[in-house]
Amino acid sequence: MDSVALYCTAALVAGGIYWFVCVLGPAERKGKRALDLSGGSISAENVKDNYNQYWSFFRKPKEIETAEKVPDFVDTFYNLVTDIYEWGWGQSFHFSPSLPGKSHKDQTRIHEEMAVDLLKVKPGQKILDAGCGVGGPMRAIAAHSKAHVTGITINDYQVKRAKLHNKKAGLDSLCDVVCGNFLQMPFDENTFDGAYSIEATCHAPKLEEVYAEIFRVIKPGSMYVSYEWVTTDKYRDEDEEHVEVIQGIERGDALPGLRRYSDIAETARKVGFEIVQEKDLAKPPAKPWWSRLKMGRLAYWRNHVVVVILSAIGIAPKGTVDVHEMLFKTADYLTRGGETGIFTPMHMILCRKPEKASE
Ligand SMILES: C=C(CC[C@@H](C)[C@H]1CC[C@H]2C3=CC[C@H]4[C@H](C)[C@@H](O)CC[C@]4(C)[C@H]3CC[C@]12C)C(C)C
Ligand SMILES: C[S@@+](CC[C@H](N)C(=O)[O-])C[C@H]1O[C@@H](n2cnc3c(N)ncnc32)[C@H](O)[C@@H]1O
Repeated sequence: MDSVALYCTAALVAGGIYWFVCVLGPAERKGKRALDLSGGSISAENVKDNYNQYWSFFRKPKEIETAEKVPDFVDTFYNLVTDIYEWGWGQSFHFSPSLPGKSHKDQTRIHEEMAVDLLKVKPGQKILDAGCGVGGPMRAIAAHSKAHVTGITINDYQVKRAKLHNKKAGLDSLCDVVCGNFLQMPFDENTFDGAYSIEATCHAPKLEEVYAEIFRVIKPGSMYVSYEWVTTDKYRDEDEEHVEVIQGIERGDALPGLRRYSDIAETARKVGFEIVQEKDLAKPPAKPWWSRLKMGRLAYWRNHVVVVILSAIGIAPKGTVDVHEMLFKTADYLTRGGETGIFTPMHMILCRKPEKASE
């Protein structure tokens, strides 16, 4: 090969790698770039160890003995996955029913706006987002309702990301983010005019504790809406496939045991709420929420190759490949959960804190 051919081949290979990583890399247009993948607040050299610790804690979620340790491991989980989620999914870390003819972005926004519409809050009122992630829902909700949203997340890396996004979106005057545990919130009682949680309270070892905290911090007469991850009436404990799918979802999503759909209203009542409405938003005529996961399969393979290359050349932390592989498998379990109908990530419950405390 003469030097011109060699030069052209090298240029082509370099261009190909650049295109693969930098052009194809960002799966979501406004998400993170593959080149920026990190372990959140965990330093690069500790990512692999933290992944191993997470994996040994959550491998058998039903056998988790010390509930007190769950929030710490959930925090580790979000250090490991936050950048990958943003890169491959966007700034809203939840599912939405498919809406024919609408983009993923619009489907996501509509699902978020529905939550705040149910709360019936007025512009300027204060609402709480319990488990806010990097704030995708918070920004859509603040822009739509003009209410002031305070988000809380256990993960300080997400707080940094959310604040950055709020500023970039020009919504930092309507959106606040604090780092804390939603099982013991740093807010006075009767602070908020409403509250919502989107696919977040499933991380609480005891649902009663987080519902009681939300009940405490919202004003009498105000509403709380939650989109819950639950097993449906189709789930059977004695069916091996059902058990395998649900365990797969739990261990790949840092869940200390999924709850049954019937536990949700019971728990809300127990802490003092009145139930206004309860509905599985995934039920027909809603179109499958898991179709976005299925459609993405080709992109996941490409992402896998990108992550392997970036880890090998030392740009992404070692351990990123393991985390990505775990998510890859989780996507499959979630799809199976949706297709069999044994699992839903959008069991909606709308509750009211009574005007007067019951005797
Ligand atoms: C509510 C929770 C998170 C729900 C979803 C936002 C995430 C659940 C599974 C995630 C993903 C799976 C596959 C990844 C893929 C392999 C990668 O290349 C790009 C990112 C994924 C698509 C990733 C994105 C976020 C999820 C869909 C839980 C944790 C309670
Ligand atoms: C799947 S994400 C959903 C984020 C956001 N609601 C959204 O839809 O984009 C779950 C969120 O719950 C938060 N979370 C989990 N356990 C928590 C806890 N004990 N205290 C506070 N936040 C918690 C996580 O940090 C994460 O931000």
